[in-house]
Amino acid sequence: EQQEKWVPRAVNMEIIGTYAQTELGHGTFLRGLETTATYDPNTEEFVLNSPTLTAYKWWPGGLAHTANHCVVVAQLHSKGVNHGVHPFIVQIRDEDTHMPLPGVKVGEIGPKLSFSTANNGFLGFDNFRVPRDSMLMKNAQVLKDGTYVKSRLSKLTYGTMVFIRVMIVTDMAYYLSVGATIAIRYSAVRHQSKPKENEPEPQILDYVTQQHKLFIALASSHAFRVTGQWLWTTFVRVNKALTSGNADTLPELHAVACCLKAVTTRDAASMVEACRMSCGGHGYMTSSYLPILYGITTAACTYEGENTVLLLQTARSLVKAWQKGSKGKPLSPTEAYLMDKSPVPKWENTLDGIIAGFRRVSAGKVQDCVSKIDKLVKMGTSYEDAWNQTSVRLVAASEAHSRAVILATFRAEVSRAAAALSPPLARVLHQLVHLYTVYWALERVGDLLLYTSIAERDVQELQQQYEDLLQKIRPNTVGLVDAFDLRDEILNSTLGAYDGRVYERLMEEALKSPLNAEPVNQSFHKYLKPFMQGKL
Ligand SMILES: CCCCCCCCCC/C=C\CCCC(=O)SCCNC(=O)CCNC(=O)[C@H](O)C(C)(C)COP(=O)(O)OP(=O)(O)OC[C@H]1O[C@@H](n2cnc3c(N)ncnc32)[C@H](O)[C@@H]1OP(=O)(O)O
Ligand SMILES: Cc1cc2nc3c(=O)[nH]c(=O)nc-3n(C[C@H](O)[C@H](O)[C@H](O)COP(=O)(O)OP(=O)(O)OC[C@H]3O[C@@H](n4cnc5c(N)ncnc54)[C@H](O)[C@@H]3O)c2cc1C
Repeated sequence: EQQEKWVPRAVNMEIIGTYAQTELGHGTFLRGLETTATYDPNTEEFVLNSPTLTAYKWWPGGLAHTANHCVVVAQLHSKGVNHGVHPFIVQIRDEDTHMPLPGVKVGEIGPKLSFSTANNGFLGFDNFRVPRDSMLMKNAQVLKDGTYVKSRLSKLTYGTMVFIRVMIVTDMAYYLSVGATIAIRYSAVRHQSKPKENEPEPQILDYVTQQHKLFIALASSHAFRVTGQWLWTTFVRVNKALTSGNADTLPELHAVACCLKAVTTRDAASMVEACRMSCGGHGYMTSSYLPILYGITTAACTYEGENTVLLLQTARSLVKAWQKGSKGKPLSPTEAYLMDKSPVPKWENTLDGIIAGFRRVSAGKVQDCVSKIDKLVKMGTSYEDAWNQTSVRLVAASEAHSRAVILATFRAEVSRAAAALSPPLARVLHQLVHLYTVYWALERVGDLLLYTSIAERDVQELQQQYEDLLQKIRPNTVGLVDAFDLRDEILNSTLGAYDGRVYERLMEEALKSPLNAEPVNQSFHKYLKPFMQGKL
């Protein structure tokens, strides 16, 4: 019924909405949100209030001057009892005049690192009344007399966030494809230095260090696209089960969505930054689009769940799985490897060997965390303090788990798809899987030395494998980014345009600056000249 009322109006854009959950005082700790929605059975309304400055909603995208409705997450009070945070759909602006409604204070939060078009806003309520059916009642309900009907699973309120986290993984694949396209095309056009006096300046794409900076971004885009597809399929399956009242698989989805969102956003932000830096000064130009792209990707490390907090959520699940598995209980498919108690096998420098190695690292780290927590608790430390003192290791265990999931999914999905591909295309995709896997083995070689039987000669061989792969991938690099098929209008980059006219585009963009409208800018007459004449 509520969906019939709101969804059609949202689909045809009569309703422009946003998700107003975060407040000035709380973004992570949702149970600490201060906005209140108090039920008045006499009028069958909720009264929304922002009791403190820190209760003001702060950050919601589009809230400042665009949205006329929003989903407000507030502490639900009825019959004198606080039932915790619940979502409400609330009209905040007049649909004709767009004026804020009486009792609503709304506005712009000010300049940010990037995301300048997101119109993030603040929102406060002063005894603002909304009808009872403003409470989104799919999970919990408040009856006309104020009786609260509990949801069968309180965490279903958090479901929106799981959905967005799932989507963000695929978003990161896209952003990395943009960064890799810009930086690799520019690296094919840019010639610099003279390593061989009797030869012309080479393309910077031929410097192996440039390949090391860029090819991982290209491979990661494919790895995250494939993992994002797998995660979406998992989300659809879990959501279908939830619809029929079965929430058994939700905890696993929450855990894997948390760590994949955290790891893919962190990798995307750092690799887009590497793409920017690999383009030298021109990568620092706004017209290259790389600084804007960095601003967008780094924001994802914070929004929809701050990365550390999400990695700790996954760690919570891994520790619980370890404790469950140690009692012989079955584990979820993504965590089942934690109970592999077989002896550490002889190391193999193969994809399967490396994937197995990352699973050993994750299981080893989780076991170390459990042991440390148990030891601290036995010494009289509270569980909460023991958890906090172990939290650096817990985050590392989560990251290792996430990497094992990405490596295994990337390899399995490309192997499955390869049968339907032409041999040359299958070969190139396998090279990207190989590069991605060996790159991360070398990045985390310390962990592999701690938890597997990898030896020095294996590491030397992996380094050589990696450098050979850079050489093999080089001839196909421009073709691989062209295959993302990103139009110039989408790339929006002087460095990444398909025609490679970088220098002409840089100059064309520069000449558009208002500061170039006249040869002598007014600042000379207002400031420089008086200063030079000692008059300032
Ligand atoms: C249509 C296409 C869309 C594409 C979109 C792509 C993105 C586009 C760009 C968007 C740009 C900006 C959007 C950004 C929007 C936002 O940022 S919205 C705000 C996001 N905010 C958060 O994510 C808050 C993070 N905090 C939390 O989730 C919770 O506070 C936290 C889980 C950290 C702690 O909550 P507690 O209630 O204290 O929970 P715990 O005690 O830790 O755990 C209790 C149990 O509940 C389980 N749990 C927690 N969360 C979930 C969940 N989401 N789903 C399922 N289960 C959950 C947890 O595992 C515990 O279970 P256990 O007790 O261990 O069994
Ligand atoms: C571009 C952008 C768009 C956004 N859009 C929206 C939106 O549309 N709607 C919305 O509701 N919100 C939105 N947000 C807000 C976003 O969801 C929050 O900023 C995010 O959830 C983090 O919360 P916080 O800012 O309170 O950070 P905090 O939680 O205060 O984090 C600060 C530090 O504290 C640490 N920390 C916090 N809790 C713990 C813990 N338990 N253990 C260990 N460390 C901890 C964090 O790791 C971090 O290092 C947006 C934010 C950004 C940047």
